Amino acid sequence: MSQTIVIKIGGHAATELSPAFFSQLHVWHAAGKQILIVHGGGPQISSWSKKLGLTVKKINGIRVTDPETLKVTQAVLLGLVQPMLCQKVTAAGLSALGLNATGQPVIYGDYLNQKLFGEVGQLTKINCDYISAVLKHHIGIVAPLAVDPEGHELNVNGDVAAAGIARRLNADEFILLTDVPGVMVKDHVLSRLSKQKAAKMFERKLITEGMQPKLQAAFDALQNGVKRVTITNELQNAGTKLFNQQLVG
Ligand SMILES: Nc1ncnc2c1ncn2[C@@H]1O[C@H](COP(=O)(O)OP(=O)(O)O)[C@@H](O)[C@H]1O
Ligand SMILES: CC(=O)N[C@@H](CCC(=O)OP(=O)(O)O)C(=O)O
Repeated sequence: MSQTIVIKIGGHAATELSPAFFSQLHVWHAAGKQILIVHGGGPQISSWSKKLGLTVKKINGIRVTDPETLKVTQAVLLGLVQPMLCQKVTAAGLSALGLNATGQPVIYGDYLNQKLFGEVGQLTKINCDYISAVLKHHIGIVAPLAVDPEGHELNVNGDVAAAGIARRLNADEFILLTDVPGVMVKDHVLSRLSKQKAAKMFERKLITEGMQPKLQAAFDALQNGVKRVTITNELQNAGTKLFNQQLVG
């Protein structure tokens, strides 16, 4: 069976993809690997919300999403970020397909905590058959929007969506491309990080903002069968590799 690689591309990283990124996609594609990109767009959503006079508020890295902010989120993810990524992948000579602008739902979800976060979803199921069919012929490009049982779209944190998809696809590799070279302590990038060490860093407030849901989601994927999980800013950089700590004795 061919290997599956899931790449989460943050909104900032999406605007700064290097030639080396596309070369690596070609290498994987030539080796018969299936590639799924899940993109964010947080900085773009914040910027457009501000332009439209909406309040930008996040709690522990999760956007508080009122109905107006949800509309901005949908417009930005499906009208700006996803087409930009599809265009870049296509321009690099690979076949890209944006999955949730039209057609079949890709991510199913329900409310995370409507009172606290508003129109924010948590993932309940993904459309594995559809994604698998697409990945046989294309690089799939997915936005983190979930459809609830009533057919409403909900805003899902991009890292949470990507990790949920990676684990349900039994991905061999899950790479989170972001705007920092890995998990950092002061100016130092940690080359490896266990969940236990991350928990200590959370307690000491060394992990804040968007790195909180990112690490929680990334460890969730690792503990649920994804073989390799890396947080980095460039595919060719080592970044931070997550590992399950072995209990000794
Ligand atoms: N210990 C840490 N190491 C690295 N980044 C951290 C850390 N703690 C908080 N962060 C913040 O997390 C951000 C990355 O998360 P986020 O902004 O959500 O990225 P993305 O849009 O790529 O998902 C960094 O830009 C940084 O400001
Ligand atoms: C609920 C929630 O927080 N959704 C995120 C979805 C986009 C995202 O995650 O973008 P990045 O990967 O660039 O941070 C948001 O509205 O910002």
